[in-house]
Amino acid sequence: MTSAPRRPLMAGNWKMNLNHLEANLLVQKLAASLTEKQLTDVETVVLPPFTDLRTVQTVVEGDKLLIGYGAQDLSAHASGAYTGEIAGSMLAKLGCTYVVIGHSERRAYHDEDDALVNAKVQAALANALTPILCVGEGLDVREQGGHVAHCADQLDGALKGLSAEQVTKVVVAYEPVWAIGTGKTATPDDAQEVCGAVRSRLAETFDQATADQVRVLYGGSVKSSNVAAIMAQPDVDGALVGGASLDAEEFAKICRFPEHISG
Ligand SMILES: O=C[C@H](O)COP(=O)(O)O
Repeated sequence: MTSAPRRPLMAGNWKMNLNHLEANLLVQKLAASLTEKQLTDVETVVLPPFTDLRTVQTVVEGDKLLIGYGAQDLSAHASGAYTGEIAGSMLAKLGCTYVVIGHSERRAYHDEDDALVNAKVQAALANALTPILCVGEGLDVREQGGHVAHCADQLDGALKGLSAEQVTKVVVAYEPVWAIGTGKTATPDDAQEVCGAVRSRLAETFDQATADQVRVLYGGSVKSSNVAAIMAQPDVDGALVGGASLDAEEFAKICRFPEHISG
């Protein structure tokens, strides 16, 4: 039995940019730049800071926009005395459907390790949020040729204890740290090598049908000028876009990537 084709996903990670007023404008501009068909063909998602989420919910629900949204992190805990943390249930209540987990910036600046990433993946799934699980190697690992093994290890750690059925609900984003915000994009072959290896690892650990359902994104200096070549790779199902997602027209162009492919 062949599985259904994976729907492309373009997710804009705004990081710590844009206040709620700017968020409102960007989401409206983005929606106006894409047709209903484009938004149906390519799932389009924004990932604003926590403080923007209520505003994004209001505009998306009020105008019935075909744009999804989510958060950039969540707590591993369900509730309680965890000052500064945000629970998955709070995100779900705001209509979030996605949450980024294990971004390299959280791993590097907040010491998030695989065990914490795993706990956060479980917390997301417990609240019906789709984790966008980030894996990726630094330059030193890449230069030593250890990138595939490194990403496979991060994947194993993050998915520990999950059932195959739970794994089908996860999106994996391969983000080589050396390509994030540097303008230095991985080549389409580099992206395919690791995205393909992620899928193979999922097939080994779970089964091929599960691996075939999981969407694997590439992230790292994706722009409208390079998205088509990256999306042409068989195991790349979308992109996690940072800087370029802060400009509505540029992000819309990225979401319109099938047009660039068909010329
Ligand atoms: O989450 C997004 C990535 O970190 C990529 O960021 P970038 O597109 O600014 O390189």
